[in-house]
Amino acid sequence: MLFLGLTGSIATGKSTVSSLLSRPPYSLSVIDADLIARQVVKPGTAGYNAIVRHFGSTTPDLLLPEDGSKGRPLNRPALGRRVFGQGEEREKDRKVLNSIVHPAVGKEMYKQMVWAYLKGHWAVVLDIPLLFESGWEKYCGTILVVGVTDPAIQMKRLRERDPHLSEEDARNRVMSQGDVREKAQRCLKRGPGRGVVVWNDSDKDHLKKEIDRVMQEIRQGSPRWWSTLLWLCPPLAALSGLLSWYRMRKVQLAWAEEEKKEKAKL
Ligand SMILES: CC(C)(COP(=O)(O)OP(=O)(O)OC[C@H]1O[C@@H](n2cnc3c(N)ncnc32)[C@H](O)[C@@H]1O)[C@@H](O)C(=O)NCCC(=O)NCCS
Ligand SMILES: Nc1ncnc2c1ncn2[C@@H]1O[C@H](COP(=O)(O)OP(=O)(O)OP(=O)(O)O)[C@@H](O)[C@H]1O
Repeated sequence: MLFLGLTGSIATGKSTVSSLLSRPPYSLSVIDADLIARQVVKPGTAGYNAIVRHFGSTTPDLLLPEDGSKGRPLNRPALGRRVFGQGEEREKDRKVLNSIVHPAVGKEMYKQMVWAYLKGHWAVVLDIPLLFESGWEKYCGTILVVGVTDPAIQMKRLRERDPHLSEEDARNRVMSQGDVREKAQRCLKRGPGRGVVVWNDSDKDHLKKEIDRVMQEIRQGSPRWWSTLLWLCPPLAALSGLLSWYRMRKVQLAWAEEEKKEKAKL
């Protein structure tokens, strides 16, 4: 089974692409890290308790009024204002929040990946906004980056979709993520069929055509008969997974090395 990583930057179109992939002719299952990240911080969970413990005393509007669930839900825009943006304090807070949420998300994702394999899918989409930042890239046989080259289009779409965000909130969110052009470069370093990039500056029809194009390329590199064989023979699946992991880890390490050299030059 192919783990198809889907990433990009905020409001570049990941959810739009994952919805295209989940419908015919692809009908792929999608494991959505954002959705899981919401589930693992619901009132009553260990994640929720840790967030309230750390951020509660310094964020007066952290909790919303009671809504009949196990406790007062998190006020996500308020928490977002604490962690998105630049500056030492925000970066520190973001790290703390990530260290609470990411391990819980990872655990749930592993479970869902095993389940998808058992169900015999030829591929499963791992929709992970912070795919490169979290190091999950090595688990993906192929990565699809969806990007927007013009930051003004990105901001416009973000503000139209989330009208509750002020211009500053929106800008802070965009700046909290790595440059999508760098993610695209990093993706292409994986080689043909293992890293594909779709630019989504134009309309949704164009996006659909681009998805059809890259899916053809991905299907050629990972045909259905191969997934069936892996499903029928779990030791072969484990071996193939390990090999892919090893190859992609090498690409990841080479990128980190290059980045270190670039920084040293400055
Ligand atoms: C700060 C929170 C509460 C804000 O919630 P809100 O509902 O307003 O935004 P939402 O979760 O829909 O995120 C919107 C987008 O922001 C980006 N984003 C989310 N978390 C982060 C982060 N830690 N760093 C950079 N970008 C992020 C993603 O592109 C995401 O799709 C929330 O984003 C959060 O809990 N983030 C930490 C967990 C995380 O990293 N999630 C991303 C997938 S694992
Ligand atoms: N090609 C397009 N033309 C016009 N609008 C688009 C296009 N692609 C996406 N959108 C719109 O832009 C907004 C952001 O897209 P989407 O929610 O898919 O991004 P995302 O990358 O999943 O965002 P996030 O990182 O916040 O989860 C949505 O309202 C979506 O309908």
